[in-house]
Amino acid sequence: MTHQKFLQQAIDLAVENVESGQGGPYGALIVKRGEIIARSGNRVTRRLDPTAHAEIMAIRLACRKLQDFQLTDCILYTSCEPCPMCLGAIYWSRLHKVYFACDRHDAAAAEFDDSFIYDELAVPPAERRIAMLRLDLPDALRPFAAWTQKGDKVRY
Ligand SMILES: Nc1ccnc(=O)[nH]1
Repeated sequence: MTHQKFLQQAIDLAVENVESGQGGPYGALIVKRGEIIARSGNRVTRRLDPTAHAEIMAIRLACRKLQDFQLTDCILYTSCEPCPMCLGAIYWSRLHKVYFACDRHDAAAAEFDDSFIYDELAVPPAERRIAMLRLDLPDALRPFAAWTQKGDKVRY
């Protein structure tokens, strides 16, 4: 199947998601070597989970299916450009490529404004809309010291 056809399915999923009342107007699928291995619509309101974006749900389902914490060789098709949270998840999951249909500006026009979060990345943490305040505790580096010393760790 072509990239266009997979992406069309993500759009159809997003429309169905709205019509069935499952959540926001977003749909995503993950394809490995031409085979769809996961698909989901947005589930934020249904699951009472602000992280349940379509892309995150599809990544979770794909990882469970592959029994892996990485999605190397997988392609994500999403009805809309991923938000910064999903962008992070895309990098952490090592997806190979992403195709999207509409973009952050289209989302903003529909009152889903996540484009400002991109701008927040460049703002110093303490000056962000949600202040992120560093407290200088003596134990701050202990977790990394424990990790560095651990011999049998599973790296990711
Ligand atoms: N790109 C997205 C933005 C918001 N919600 C989603 O599920 N997906």
